Amino acid sequence: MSGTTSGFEQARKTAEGLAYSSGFGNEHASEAVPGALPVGRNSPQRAPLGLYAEQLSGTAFTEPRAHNRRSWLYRVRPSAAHPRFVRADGGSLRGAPFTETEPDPNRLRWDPLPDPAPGTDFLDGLWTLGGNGDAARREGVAIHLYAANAPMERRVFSSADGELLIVPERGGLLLRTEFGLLRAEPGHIALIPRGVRFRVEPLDAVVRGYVCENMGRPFVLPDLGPIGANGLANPRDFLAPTAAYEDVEGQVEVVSKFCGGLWTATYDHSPLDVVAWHGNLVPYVYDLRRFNVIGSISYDHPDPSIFTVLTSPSDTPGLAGVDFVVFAPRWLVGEDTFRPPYFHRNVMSEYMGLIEGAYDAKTAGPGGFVPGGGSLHNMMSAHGPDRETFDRASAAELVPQKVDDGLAFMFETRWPVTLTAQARDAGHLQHGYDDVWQGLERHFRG
Ligand SMILES: O=C(O)Cc1cc(O)ccc1O
Ligand SMILES: [Fe+2]
Repeated sequence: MSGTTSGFEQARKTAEGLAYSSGFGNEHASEAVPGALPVGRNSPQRAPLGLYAEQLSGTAFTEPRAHNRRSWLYRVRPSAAHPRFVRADGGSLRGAPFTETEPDPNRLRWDPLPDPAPGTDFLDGLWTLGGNGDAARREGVAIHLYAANAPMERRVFSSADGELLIVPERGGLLLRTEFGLLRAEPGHIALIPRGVRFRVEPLDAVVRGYVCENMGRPFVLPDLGPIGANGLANPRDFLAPTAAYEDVEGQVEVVSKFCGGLWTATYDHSPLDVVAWHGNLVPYVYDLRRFNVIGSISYDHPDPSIFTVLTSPSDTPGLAGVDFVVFAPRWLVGEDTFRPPYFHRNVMSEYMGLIEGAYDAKTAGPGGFVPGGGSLHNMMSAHGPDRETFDRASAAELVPQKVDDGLAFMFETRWPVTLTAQARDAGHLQHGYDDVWQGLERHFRG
């Protein structure tokens, strides 16, 4: 698409061979038309090629340089040129604060979302499970799932409430953003910063996955401490788009999520009209299979913080608003060790999803923890290996073992997750989840 205009009719083949710019938190620069980026300044008296210069700030102007995120966009029309937004029905999408239900200490698990009705696009297909915090205070998370089978046609979406971490579980997505195109397949994650407009085209007949809407501070890579200068998610594996724009006149519906509600305005052009940009506030994709898994090579099962891909820090050092954690293929070699996740009660609240295969603490199969499903273990709720896993792992011969039959993840958040009414009453909520811990017999020989 570089160097040319493009319309909505752009063929899917544009998704192949996308050009990316690599790195995390660094400065990127990209122009779809040579000469579109001003040299030596951000806002010249007249921006090149008759473009409008516009800054997008993801952090306060004055935040420390190490945390500061902003980009400069050079666009056909300034974002300010738009009509009035009016309130729209959010469908199955909900926002914080979550007040529809009473916080529930029970351990809960869901099967995948039912198949979407024909003609469901990504935005219509968003279904909120629950969350915490308050969008107006810029803190907390909302946990959504999506199931879609149609492209977003002549409409774009953005969330002013938070950045959107998209975790595809089934089918690929082509994300057309203000910064250019990203492709995300199952096993990848995609991140759309707060306020960035985008639309989604499914690359398969049905697409499905999870979304963590992080209303707190933008996700960063965790510090590595004694691990050293490398490891976990390496910065160079994060890929930002290169500039690509739509020079499209005609009606486009622009939907914005603001303080939990959806608002819509009909523009007379596509706002995905950024011809060049530079900065460190960017959408990106990351292949979770690139994660460098670090673990114990002696004994004991380390806490899963060792699997943190991205963390959204809070004001308290070491306490995340939300962590995104991946359970990627790895070797287990611990001696005299119960190798699966241990029994525990956690002050943090854990929502888990499964991208493929099985998870080593849970029995796979129908009615279990299945791809596209999810579990919620809220603050202090007791959980851990199910009975079958406990029996198996307690008796296993402790030879080196490769755990490579699945890809699971966790959104681990500082506050309990309050469900939406639709998640509490869902037909795909499993009943009898507690039973997986029944029959854990006493073995005490005191
Ligand atoms: O509950 C879970 O399965 C997630 C988890 C995994 C692990 O390895 C240790 C603790 C933990 O909460
Ligand atoms: Fe846990």
